[in-house]
Amino acid sequence: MSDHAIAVRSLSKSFGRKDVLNDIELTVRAGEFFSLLGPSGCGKSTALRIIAGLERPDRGRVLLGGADVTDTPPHRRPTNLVFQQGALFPHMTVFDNVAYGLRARRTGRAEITRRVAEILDVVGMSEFAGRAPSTLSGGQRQRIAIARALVGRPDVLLLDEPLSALDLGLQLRMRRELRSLQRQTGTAFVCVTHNQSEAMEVSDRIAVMNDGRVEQIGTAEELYRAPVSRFVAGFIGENNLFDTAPDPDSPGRSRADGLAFPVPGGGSPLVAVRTARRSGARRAQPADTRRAGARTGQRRHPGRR
Ligand SMILES: Nc1ncnc2c1ncn2[C@@H]1O[C@H](COP(=O)(O)OP(=O)(O)OP(=O)(O)O)[C@@H](O)[C@H]1O
Repeated sequence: MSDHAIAVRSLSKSFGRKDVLNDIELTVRAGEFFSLLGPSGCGKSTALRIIAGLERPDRGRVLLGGADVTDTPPHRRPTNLVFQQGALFPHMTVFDNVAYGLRARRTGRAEITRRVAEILDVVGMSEFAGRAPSTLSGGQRQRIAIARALVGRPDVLLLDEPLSALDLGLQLRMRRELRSLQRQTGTAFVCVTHNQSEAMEVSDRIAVMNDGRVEQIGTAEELYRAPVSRFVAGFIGENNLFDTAPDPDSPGRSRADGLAFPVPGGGSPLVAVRTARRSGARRAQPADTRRAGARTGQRRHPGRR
């Protein structure tokens, strides 16, 4: 396998007259936790579905592990997909739900027993093997859906809003579990979410999407400290955005210099003042594109590998 689990090149897609994806470029590294983050309708799920092979792009290519799979059907791709409410077969036990894909591939019985037991252990659900899905909580069902998707050892696991149907307390717990599961298995995870704090907590890197385009790709730290556009500055972190006027007495500086720093993108200089602490951040910081740009790569988001 190449260093890249996924490479998406010049991907475009329209539904009718609506351009849903516009010339998308993405590279997901092997073993990386990568999130597609953006507001509702920006095209995240469509991008994920194209990577899975459930949707065909109008233009562009999808490469998985270096191989061009643009014309490959979903079941022949080294990917698996988990939905918001990963529907389990209600009439099957947890064990049979997880074993389903292996049986379909005619894996031997002993091998199935070993691999299902192994993955149930990884998701902390070993003692539930004989239970029916209807007897499980939402979080437990989602863990089984993830186990079912991972048992076939895909190179890439695609997750579409996997936690958004869970209550907030469970979401917070499952974030940590998802992250630790990803590290344990070494599988590349690509997770679609509209939840900024979720993406920032679990991801190695995040692509911020807006209206069918990728606005910026970076670590949580890079997006937070060095947003490249007004949209990213507004979407990441709690901000007050101020338009400023250039300082007539100091060419090249804004009147707000000293208070905070301009963010590029759109007309007059823009100042982003963080209004809340981000977990792990020692204190609220102004967004500073120029200075932070020099730092990115040296400092990593707290909690990252
Ligand atoms: N099969 C389809 N036919 C027509 N329009 C579609 C289809 N699938 C998606 N769209 C439209 O494409 C746009 C992007 O949808 P998509 O589901 O990719 O967005 P999203 O960012 O995942 O949003 P959400 O978080 O609300 O799911 C939306 O305007 C949606 O209505």
